[in-house]
Amino acid sequence: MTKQKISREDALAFHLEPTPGKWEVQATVPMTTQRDLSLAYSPGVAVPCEDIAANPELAYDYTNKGNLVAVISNGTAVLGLGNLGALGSKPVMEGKAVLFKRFADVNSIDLELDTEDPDEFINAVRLMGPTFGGINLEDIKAPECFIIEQTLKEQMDIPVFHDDQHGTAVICAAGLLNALQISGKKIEDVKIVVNGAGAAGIACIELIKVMGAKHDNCILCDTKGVIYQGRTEGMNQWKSAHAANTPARTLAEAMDGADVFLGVSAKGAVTQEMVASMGKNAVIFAMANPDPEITPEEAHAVREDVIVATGRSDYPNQVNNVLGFPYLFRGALDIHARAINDEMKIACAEALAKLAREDVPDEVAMAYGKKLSFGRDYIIPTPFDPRLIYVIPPAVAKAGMDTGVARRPIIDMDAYEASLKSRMDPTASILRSLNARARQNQATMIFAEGDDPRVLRAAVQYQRSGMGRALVVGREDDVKTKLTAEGMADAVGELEIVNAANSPHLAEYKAFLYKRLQRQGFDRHDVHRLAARDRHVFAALMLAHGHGEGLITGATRKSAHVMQRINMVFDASAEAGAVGVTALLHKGRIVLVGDTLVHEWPDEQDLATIAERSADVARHLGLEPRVAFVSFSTFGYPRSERAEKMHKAPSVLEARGADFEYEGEMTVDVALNAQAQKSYPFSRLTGPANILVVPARHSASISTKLMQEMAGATVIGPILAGIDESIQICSTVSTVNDILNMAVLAACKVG
Ligand SMILES: NC(=O)C1=CN([C@@H]2O[C@H](COP(=O)(O)OP(=O)(O)OC[C@H]3O[C@@H](n4cnc5c(N)ncnc54)[C@H](OP(=O)(O)O)[C@@H]3O)[C@@H](O)[C@H]2O)C=CC1
Ligand SMILES: CC(=O)C(=O)O
Ligand SMILES: [Mg+2]
Repeated sequence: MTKQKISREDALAFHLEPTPGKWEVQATVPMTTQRDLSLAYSPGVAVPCEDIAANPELAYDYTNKGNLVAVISNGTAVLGLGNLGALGSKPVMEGKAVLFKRFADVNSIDLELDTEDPDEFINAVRLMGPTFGGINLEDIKAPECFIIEQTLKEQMDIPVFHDDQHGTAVICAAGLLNALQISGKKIEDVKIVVNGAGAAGIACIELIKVMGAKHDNCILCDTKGVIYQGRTEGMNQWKSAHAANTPARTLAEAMDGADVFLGVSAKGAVTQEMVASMGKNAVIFAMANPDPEITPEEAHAVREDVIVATGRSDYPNQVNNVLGFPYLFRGALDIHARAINDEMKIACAEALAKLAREDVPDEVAMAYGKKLSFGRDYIIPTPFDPRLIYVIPPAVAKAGMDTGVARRPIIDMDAYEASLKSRMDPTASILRSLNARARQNQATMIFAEGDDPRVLRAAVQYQRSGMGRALVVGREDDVKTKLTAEGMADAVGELEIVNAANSPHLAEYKAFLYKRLQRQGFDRHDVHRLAARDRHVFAALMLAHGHGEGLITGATRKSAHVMQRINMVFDASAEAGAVGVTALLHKGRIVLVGDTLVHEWPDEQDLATIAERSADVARHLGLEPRVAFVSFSTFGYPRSERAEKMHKAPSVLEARGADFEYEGEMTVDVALNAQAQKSYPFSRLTGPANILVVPARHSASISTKLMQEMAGATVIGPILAGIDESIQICSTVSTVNDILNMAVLAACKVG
């Protein structure tokens, strides 16, 4: 896996933009009219209030309680960074809240409590109980975390779950089951060392003992070394319970001959000598965050046979509680659980372990840019595996129902699984898949407008995300000044800056251009000016000569101007078959609109071509194309000369033998709404369209910009399709992210 470089600036910019922090609150009901106000607030709100007071169970129906989890910390053990205080922990807690939403559609809010006193903490959380369907405790140090969790579990009637204890233990157990299977060892036989005797360490050792590990085979260590029977220094009752009868006193002594190392301690706690001393096919889970006890590179350098996992996403085998807490809570919330008990945790661990052993679907392989199969580098599912959401929560829910913690058992498990599938936003996986493909392709990307800070930042990100090389057309001093002004002085040396003055190919470029333009009124002097001074033309010439595999431009000049310049070097006109396709991503849907760039007023033949090119783009994005030719009329009503070409375009496609679904003409609501489509049973569309071919460029521009401005849709494109070269044209209002998205599309040769 290519390791992605994340700089301090990247991390801070990610948290600063587009708004400070990582999440915001959105209303789910209309709040527009007087009537809305009367229903949502006084007087209408009185009705559910009184009903809930009479029957508390109804809170799951009339409030957001049933899908709301609090992520609560006091910041005393923030990842492996130590006690950063309540406020210092907020980015992590906001992050966990976002992971809840992204991976399991659980609404979550972070709460940072400014106290190290367990009683104060317990009291604050207990009093908030009515608000939430569950409490996820996070990054609270041991031993206080044990008292806090245990007391809250006793006092509250909703799941209280300390993620660092049980989330970690569950994932660690799942990974360990599989790793031992690969190394051909049994849990009851192996010698295990757990380093870190805090929240995560104690929970991990307890769970693996429940799963069969022998007390006498396990050694627990902390900052003072081995926790042995009779040790008095730095002890507490939770450590004492696992004190070993062993002569070993240091971690190094404990690891000598061990089969398994589980690290939940701190960066760099393990040395290469320790790894070298371990048993054959040893298992090393270096789970400290953000930096592991030992890196996979360091471990493999001394022992090729070890199976290594870390808590990070940039190495194979990410043993991290992100694989657990979203799905444990999803399953628990869906049965209105009173608690998350051991059976639910074990069901989660077993389901995760089993999933990793199953054949990995192509969409996961596509998203990761490589085929994954059960083995040393794939012992646990990857966090972006789309199967997790519909495989793990049912296992958890079933265990909860079997053990009597469900207030509302699920009757139809198949329907539940289907409902879980529909919770996830398909657009996220499309974007992920494109990113992974771009990383795999390693395309050298030409960024034509190195005079624009947004372009420079996108180029740096392209390269730092491991997608390939970024070539920036610009002047060295200018790029340096602009990157420095953006706080990215460290990136100056990373980018390759190209311009006519330093290019050895200028003469070749000019000869090529002169040949193309000599009969269009351009003399050698004009051609020199274009090739040497116009960055759009120069960049296109680089691409034409294979001095880059994709081109990104259009962020500084209007697209018509840029297209005209590109057409000097390539045939990217309407006549040459070029088409612009814009992807609209909104509320879990993706709809392509064409032509948004090239054809001004297409006729029915052009419209059919636009449909074909759009279908190609859809397939590149992993969508099965379903085209609607849209207009203000549906299947001939109302009749109008202006709608005629939209009416005829399907017949053109029919004559061409198109191999995808298409239909028209129809209004946009009929195209996109399955219910409205029922009025036209003869229609060839089997469901809502995902490609809208519009009558003209003005309607394309109006509809896409309206979606962006009014609905807040994510707009990607126009994607230039139908030409051989990979060129993507941004817009003058493109953000850094938009430009990067276009580079990703160019790298994937979508178009
Ligand atoms: N991958 C994952 O999913 C997860 C990883 N973690 C990681 O585990 C680590 C511990 O977290 P957590 O249990 O919540 O924290 P706690 O503060 O509760 O416990 C930390 C424990 O680690 C021990 N420790 C610290 N440094 C060392 C060291 N150099 N050598 C040996 N032991 C050491 C401490 O020893 P002492 O008792 O002597 O102070 C203590 O027992 C963190 O790095 C965290 O990021 C945690 C949860 C999930
Ligand atoms: C992953 C996690 O929860 C931690 O490192 O604390
Ligand atoms: Mg944590």
